Amino acid sequence: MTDNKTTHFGYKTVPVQEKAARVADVFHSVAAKYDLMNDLMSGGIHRLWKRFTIEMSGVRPGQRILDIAGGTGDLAARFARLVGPDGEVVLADINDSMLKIGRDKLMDHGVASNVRYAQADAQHLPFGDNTFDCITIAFGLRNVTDKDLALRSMLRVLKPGGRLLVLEFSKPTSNLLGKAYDFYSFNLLPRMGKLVANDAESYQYLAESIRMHPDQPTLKGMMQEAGFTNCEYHNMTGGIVALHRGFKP
Ligand SMILES: C[S@@+](CC[C@H](N)C(=O)[O-])C[C@H]1O[C@@H](n2cnc3c(N)ncnc32)[C@H](O)[C@@H]1O
Repeated sequence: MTDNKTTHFGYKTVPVQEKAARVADVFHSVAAKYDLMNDLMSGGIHRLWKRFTIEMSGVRPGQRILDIAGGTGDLAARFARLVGPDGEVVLADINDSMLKIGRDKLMDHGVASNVRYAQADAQHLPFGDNTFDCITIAFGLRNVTDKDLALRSMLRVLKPGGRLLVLEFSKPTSNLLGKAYDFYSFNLLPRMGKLVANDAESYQYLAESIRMHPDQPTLKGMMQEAGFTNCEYHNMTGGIVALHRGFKP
């Protein structure tokens, strides 16, 4: 946040109370084409980023998992299989359009009995203290208005010893890759969005919001500040994406 009254929405400065509605418009607009666009934009690599997230989660049968900003349910579906019938996965998202696509997809894939759905804001999680063994937020934190508040809320609902995994776009580690990635993001991505989803603006927001998101060391510092311990991050695809992990003491 830039000060008490304004924040950023991509490169725009907007009143704090407006950001959530603008983010909601983006995800209502892209929901139906979200999975297709993910595969097209990343050439399918987002599946590998998510697979690594699952590996780093250490999730075991019987555990309770919260996937916040879970959208169309890619991580929740994998967690549901890992925790088995004695475990539970909560797929939570602030946006009912995304949540509905996620619920339909999981049901189509035969994943149902151990998954619950919640329309929830990452900043004010409607769960009791010390509820979950693991929380994931994939490509979601970038969109949250007050990230520090969200991190504290996640810490509260994690069990002691539980872990948070934040999968998010981050800062490329090489200048050359950064330049190529900028060209792709600001020239090709909005055109792809226009062509496939008839929505260039949402994909322009995507590119801008990535640039406004805290880089790897800054996010690690925010997690430590919120109260997480043993915080670390792993760059993937040259830092285009990073997975941060921290534990509740
Ligand atoms: C880019 S999608 C990511 C979906 C999914 N996690 C994935 O990796 O494919 C971002 C999601 O964050 C959700 N979101 C944005 N702000 C949120 C908030 N404050 N609390 C919870 N979810 C939020 C959006 O509705 C959207 O579904």
